[in-house]
Amino acid sequence: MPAIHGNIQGLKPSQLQRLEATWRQHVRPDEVVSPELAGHLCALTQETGRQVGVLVDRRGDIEHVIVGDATRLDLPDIGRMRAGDTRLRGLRLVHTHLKDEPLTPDDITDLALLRLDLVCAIETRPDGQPGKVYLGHLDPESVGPRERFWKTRKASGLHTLDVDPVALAEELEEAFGHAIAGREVTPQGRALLVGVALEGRAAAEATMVELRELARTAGIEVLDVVFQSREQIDPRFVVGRGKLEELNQQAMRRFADMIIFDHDLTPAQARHISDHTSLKVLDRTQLILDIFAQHAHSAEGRLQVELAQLRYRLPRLAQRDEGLSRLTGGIGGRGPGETKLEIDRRRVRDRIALLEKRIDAVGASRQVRRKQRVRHDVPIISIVGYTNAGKSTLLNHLTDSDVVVEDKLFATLDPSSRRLRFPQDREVVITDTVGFIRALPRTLVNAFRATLEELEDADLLLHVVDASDPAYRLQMEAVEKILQDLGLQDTPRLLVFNKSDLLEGGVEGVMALLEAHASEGVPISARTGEGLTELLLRTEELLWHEGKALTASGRSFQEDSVPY
Ligand SMILES: Nc1nc2c(ncn2[C@@H]2O[C@H](COP(=O)(O)OP(=O)(O)OP(=O)(O)O)[C@@H](O)[C@H]2O)c(=O)[nH]1
Ligand SMILES: [Mg+2]
Repeated sequence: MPAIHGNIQGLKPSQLQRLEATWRQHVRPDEVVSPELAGHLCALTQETGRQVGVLVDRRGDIEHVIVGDATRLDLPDIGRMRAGDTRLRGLRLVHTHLKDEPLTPDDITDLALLRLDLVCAIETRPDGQPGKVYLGHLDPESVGPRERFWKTRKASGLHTLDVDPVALAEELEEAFGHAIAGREVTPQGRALLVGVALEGRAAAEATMVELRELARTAGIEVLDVVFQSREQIDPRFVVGRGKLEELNQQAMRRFADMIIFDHDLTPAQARHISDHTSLKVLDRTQLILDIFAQHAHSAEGRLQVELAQLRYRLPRLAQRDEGLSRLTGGIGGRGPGETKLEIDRRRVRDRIALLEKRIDAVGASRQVRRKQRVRHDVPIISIVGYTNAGKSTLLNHLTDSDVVVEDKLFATLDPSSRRLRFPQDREVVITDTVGFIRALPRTLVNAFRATLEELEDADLLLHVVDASDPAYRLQMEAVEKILQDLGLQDTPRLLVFNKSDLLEGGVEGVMALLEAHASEGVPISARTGEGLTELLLRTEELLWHEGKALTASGRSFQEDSVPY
């Protein structure tokens, strides 16, 4: 016989015995609760002053017996439902209330979170007999995010309650199946995005557009975007406790399997939030790391991403099992008393050390290649810019190559270098690199340091901006900031306003705008090729200014030097 769940402290032995007897009750499949069971639960409630409930399966067998306090029941952990599953739990909650009251917010939370077939609350009358009955079930027809997602029914007593719980549950499941069938299948899951508006809603919404793009790139379907305006981040849950509960319910109702925070979570926050929800909890950095992991193809790229992921995970690992000390002492020569957590942590650290060594080795051969290039005295142009700005498209167009171009963030992770020949037989090496993003995770910057170091050799940075993006100014600032962090503020650069074809007046329109604002920059369309001639002219001017190149590295190449 399974144990009674919940608050049994202080109960008399006779009361415990009668609670145990609950296991022997059975309910007909076509009734929500039998009169005997209702009478039994109400009598216990009358005597103990506590809510008493049972979880009943579709055959009518009792699976759990639960005791709460005067106002609520804490249900046992019955595990998570599989993501995207349109079924209900196959269990209904039948429990008592101490007085005549409708379903409480806690009842609704249980209904939604555990995806119960049904929640039933029975009034305990002052004489200890069952009184009014309140039912609630999920509503497959509710669609709007802020719409009520459950339906309730009320009966004056058990005898007037005319509900076949199994038939109802099957009907609901069919309706949920239809509701979800029309949707696109997303392999990586469905998410709710959560943002905290600290500096007003407009700013939060702008960054949320980007989070949405990141999610889309990662193959995640975004079900809804939720904001909370706050003065500051909640130290435990980022958003307020009530908001979290609301999110939780919404996630359940809409078959979401994760929430993604636009705010980076501390290890402790991540833990608190996942303790309070039944969902996978991600933050922006993790999402970016996942995308990098999906897009890393070269050996070096993979090493770098794994390193970044492990560095991100290490402090979280340390948080997770605090207080839990499972002894595994003595195995494989490890000292006795070492906890599983310590072993995990050490494994991760060992792996990190190994990855660092390997990356160093790859970095060394990269250095050799770099030196060779430098020795040849060919100017190097690096294309930098926000992710998805069109850097690879530009490289392809200029050099007739076929670097992968995609309408995804971080399509390029591995740098590619190509030769580019100017008129008068001048030649340069032009490189395309990983895109930047606002608040680029530090673990990634560090892991990609080797790749980014190549930028130090650049004699000219082409900073490509997606001029068609409403957030282009913020993106430019983010790129400038990262360039500064990399110590590249003194490298000559040229602003390139790309995707001009998407703007009114095309390249000429943008040119006029730039002139009107006395702003520097060359408008182009890397897609159509418009403006590229002008771009090459400006590039040439900058590199071979007065017959000599201006180089950040102090190198110089003569106008007539013969490359390679
Ligand atoms: N309309 C238009 N689309 C462009 C232009 N240049 C690039 N794109 C599109 O923008 C998207 C991103 O282009 P990419 O060249 O992959 O951008 P990227 O900067 O290399 O991006 P990451 O490598 O992901 O950081 C693709 O869908 C391109 O087709 C342009 O001039 N006009
Ligand atoms: Mg690219």
